[in-house]
Amino acid sequence: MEGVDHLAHERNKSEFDVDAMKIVWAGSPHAFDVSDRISKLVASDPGFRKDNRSTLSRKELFKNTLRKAAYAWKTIVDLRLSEEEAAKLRFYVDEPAFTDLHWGMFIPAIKGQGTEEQQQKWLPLAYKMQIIGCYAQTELGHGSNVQGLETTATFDSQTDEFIIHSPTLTSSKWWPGGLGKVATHAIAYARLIVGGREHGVHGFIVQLRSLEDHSPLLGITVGDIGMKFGNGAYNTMDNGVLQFDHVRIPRNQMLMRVSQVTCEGKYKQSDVPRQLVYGTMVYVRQTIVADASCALSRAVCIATRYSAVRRQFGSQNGGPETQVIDYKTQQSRLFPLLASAYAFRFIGEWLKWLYADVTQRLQANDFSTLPEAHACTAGLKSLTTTATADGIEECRKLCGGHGYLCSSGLPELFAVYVPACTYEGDNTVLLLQVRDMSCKVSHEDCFSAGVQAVQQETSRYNSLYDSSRAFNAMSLRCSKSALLEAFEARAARMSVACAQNLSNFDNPEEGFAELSADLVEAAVAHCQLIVVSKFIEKLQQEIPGKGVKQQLEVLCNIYALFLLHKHQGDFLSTGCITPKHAALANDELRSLYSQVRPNAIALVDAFNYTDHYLGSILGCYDGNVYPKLYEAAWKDPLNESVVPDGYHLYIRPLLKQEIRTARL
Ligand SMILES: CCCCCCCC/C=C\CCCCCCCCCCCCCCCC(=O)SCCNC(=O)CCNC(=O)[C@H](O)C(C)(C)COP(=O)(O)OP(=O)(O)OC[C@H]1O[C@@H](n2cnc3c(N)ncnc32)[C@H](O)[C@@H]1OP(=O)(O)O
Ligand SMILES: Cc1cc2nc3c(=O)[nH]c(=O)nc-3n(C[C@H](O)[C@H](O)[C@H](O)COP(=O)(O)OP(=O)(O)OC[C@H]3O[C@@H](n4cnc5c(N)ncnc54)[C@H](O)[C@@H]3O)c2cc1C
Repeated sequence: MEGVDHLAHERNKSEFDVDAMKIVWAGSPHAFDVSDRISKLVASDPGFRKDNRSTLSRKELFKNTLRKAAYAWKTIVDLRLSEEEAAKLRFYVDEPAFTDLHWGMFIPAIKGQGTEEQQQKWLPLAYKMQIIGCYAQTELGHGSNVQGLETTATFDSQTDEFIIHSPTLTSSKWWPGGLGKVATHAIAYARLIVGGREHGVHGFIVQLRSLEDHSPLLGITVGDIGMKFGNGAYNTMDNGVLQFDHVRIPRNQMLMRVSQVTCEGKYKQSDVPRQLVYGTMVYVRQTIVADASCALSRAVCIATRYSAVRRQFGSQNGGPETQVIDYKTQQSRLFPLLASAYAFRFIGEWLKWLYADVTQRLQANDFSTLPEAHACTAGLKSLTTTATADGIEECRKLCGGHGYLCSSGLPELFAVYVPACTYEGDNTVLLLQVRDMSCKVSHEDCFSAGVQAVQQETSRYNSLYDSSRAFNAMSLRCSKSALLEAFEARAARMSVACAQNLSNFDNPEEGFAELSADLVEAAVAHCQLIVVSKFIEKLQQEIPGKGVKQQLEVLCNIYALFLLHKHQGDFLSTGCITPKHAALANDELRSLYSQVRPNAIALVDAFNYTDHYLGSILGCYDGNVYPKLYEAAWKDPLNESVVPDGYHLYIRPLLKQEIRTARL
């Protein structure tokens, strides 16, 4: 029935102020207002239609993305949208495009690594989109190992130019988004060679295509790398391949904030740490953490609404069957994901703050917090994207067969999201960067400080262990500090074990390599501790709105106890909890699921997603799933004719036993 809210009875059950929760989710009343306004603007504009993506050919899809990007830009200019509004517009348009790399990496790279002069020259052009940039770092042969890149930038003091060259096949740039068909410029990373000496990898602004007719410039070979995973999905992006054949660029197109090359051919390193060359990656990793909650919440919203609509089994005396959301198994799979979506929201907020803080310090030439910011963003990017990708797939399964239909929105969401586990740093490689933090709980290098540090860590661990032994059912239920201590003790214990094992190796690098699987597990434990602790910190703030804080308390407990349950091997083997505690935690989880159940629909309504953004029949706001699924099926291009194309060539000859004479 059109216009009827099939989920109204669910919404009536909720025990908290949903509008107040919407503001908590958005971050502030202002952020909510912007988000709400722009989401409605996009949803109501046919120019941003996206329901046909999975049936378009790659060429049609890509051309449509170009149109949308131009249309989005026109909208931004015509409506004089602020930067915040434009970013929201991009978010709700919900289509990866070259513009992401232009705004998300090209511009930040110039801002972070360019000198004042370079910024003044290039940024105005980029802001007006008079040039379009991409971030060309990865090569066919090397992605994770940035120091292994092969492209060279050789200084020619005669002409005051760099010669950018791809010496091998494996040095071809491979993957950069926007490079394939659109970008006019790239920040290309190459090994700097001055006077025959190598100085490591640096960034260079290189023009790729003519600003008149878009043809590649002399010495540039460029194209798209081909179709990627899933229909629609990330295929709206032109990930590209690029080879340089002795391409000359002026000397002032090397990004020179970190180090400089003079016209006499002198290489100068400033006080700025060379890791700032990696600064754009830190920025983007931080945005990826913030985005994880969006992707996960979207999948959870779809699965929760559909689980309340879907009924299977349990009919008594002809009454309605059971809503699948009432099955404890469904709850135990779905509600931890709901809790994770909220947890990731708050960790994203915190990381944004951390990044803003580090940026401010960098501007004042204080580089002290850079290693911590790097380790945090790397670890949390890995943790949140892995959990989100797995969570989206779990939501698909939670929707049974219909979850496999493109019209559920989940296949495309998974396909578009899953590369987040790889891009901007493979998740395992990034977890290994947390080693500094996880191996030095009190921020001292266990390895270099040797046995003494291990002893300190052990004593810290022992005190955490003692407090975690004080656990009982009540403390698990009521005390966030008991939970936090359990997580601290587990992370500390795993780090100490790594540090102790590492100290048995004469060669640290050999030790790290041998123990890398343990280090990764310790890093995960450490990152989970950060997420739990920041969720708890959030709850210590004043949170207005009837029942809002109570709901968040429940979700926080679910997040922490679910992890404790899932990783109980770690908690038990490190002695942080006893088997009895583990059983109590499990009992408590069941009780928490019952508390979430009446509020589940309201908790996903608080995300305030439009049906356009969700792009899912199963997740539609009114829950009127079946008529919409039925209608959508008939709109599939395959149903345009009753008898399919190909009948006369391939089906009829089979049926008529004429296959041997058929012209196949
Ligand atoms: C159609 C619609 C259109 C709408 C349009 C609307 C208009 C739009 C308007 C507004 C829109 C706004 C939109 C914005 C959208 C933004 C979204 C952005 C999305 C982007 C999508 C992502 C695309 C993906 C891009 C990429 O993948 S780029 C490539 C990334 N590559 C990697 O991540 C490589 C991974 N490897 C590494 O990072 C490193 O090499 C390493 C593995 C970390 C280091 O390895 P290693 O330690 O071996 O080597 P060294 O290099 O020698 O390092 C030594 C020491 O340095 C430390 N280190 C390393 N990294 C860092 C760092 N980053 N910071 C600080 N320190 C670092 C390292 O730990 C070592 O330390 P030590 O103490 O051990 O010595
Ligand atoms: C959709 C998409 C968009 C992208 N966009 C861009 C872009 O705009 N610009 C750009 O420059 N790049 C881009 N990339 C490239 C991306 O950043 C790299 O693919 C990524 O950093 C991973 O590197 P890799 O491909 O070399 O993986 P590899 O390092 O080859 O990883 C392969 C396997 O080896 C393992 N491994 C590697 N090293 C280690 C180690 N030291 N210890 C343990 N295990 C290890 C990994 O865990 C993984 O399982 C994009 C990639 C994708 C998929």
